[in-house]
Amino acid sequence: MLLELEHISKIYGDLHAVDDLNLTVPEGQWLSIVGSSGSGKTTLMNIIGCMDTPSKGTVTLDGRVLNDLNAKQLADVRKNEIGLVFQKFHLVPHLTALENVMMAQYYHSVVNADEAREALAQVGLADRAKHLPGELSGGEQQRVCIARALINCPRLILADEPTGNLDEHNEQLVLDILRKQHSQGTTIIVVTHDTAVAQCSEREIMLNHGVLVGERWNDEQARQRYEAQGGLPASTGAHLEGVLADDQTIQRITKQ
Ligand SMILES: Nc1ncnc2c1ncn2[C@@H]1O[C@H](COP(=O)(O)OP(=O)(O)OP(=O)(O)O)[C@@H](O)[C@H]1O
Repeated sequence: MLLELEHISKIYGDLHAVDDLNLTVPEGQWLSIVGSSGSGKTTLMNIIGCMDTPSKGTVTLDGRVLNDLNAKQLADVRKNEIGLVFQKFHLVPHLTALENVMMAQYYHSVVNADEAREALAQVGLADRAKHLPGELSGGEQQRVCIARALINCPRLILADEPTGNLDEHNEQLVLDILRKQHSQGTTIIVVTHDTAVAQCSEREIMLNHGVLVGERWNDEQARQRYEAQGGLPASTGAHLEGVLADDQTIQRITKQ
């Protein structure tokens, strides 16, 4: 498995933002994390993306236990293995689209304007390379953000509400880019409120108040591949009022 979460919790005082979650994700899977506002999606994404550490539990990425790594090593994992796409684009306002993409290369000490131009072309923005973020539409800024995430050929793309600010046309453009990456074998994990976006993924897990409350497969073949690899359903040791959160319950929720 590319990613293994074992009994992950993130606790703030009395609040369990993520509560005792077990989840495995094989290389090449497209997973969505869904749930209402405050259900713990971003917290979980930040833990997977080495931007936060769990209060309890173990995260293993490509065989490396992240809990054992220091801040520099975690930054290296983030830089080398992960492409991050945010709803709030986090582009540097005084740099052009091309320079923003090259920033990601800069952290790898290999800056190549042709590759950055190619990444922009991949997201349909070859003719916007010299524009500043303020001169681009929201959809275009999001695509620059995706080009920046793709430039170092990450094994894992983590996208937090990647279509959250976009109209339907731009949402489709972004989903097409994700589909293409997925078809090339990249693992994708998307946090989304949007059912249509979640349905594009092979598998969905649902959180409620930090607790796993369901899992659904949208692609039966992907499910069979996962199970043939020994993949288990996501599970939790935590309980949410009204939900008996054992594997059987999750299976039952999944079938509803
Ligand atoms: N640094 C923090 N300190 C205290 N509580 C936090 C912190 N970060 C998140 N939380 C709380 O943890 C819970 C989960 O937050 P999180 O941002 O993961 O939810 P979410 O599902 O991503 O929500 P949204 O869809 O609104 O972005 C929320 O109740 C939030 O207030």
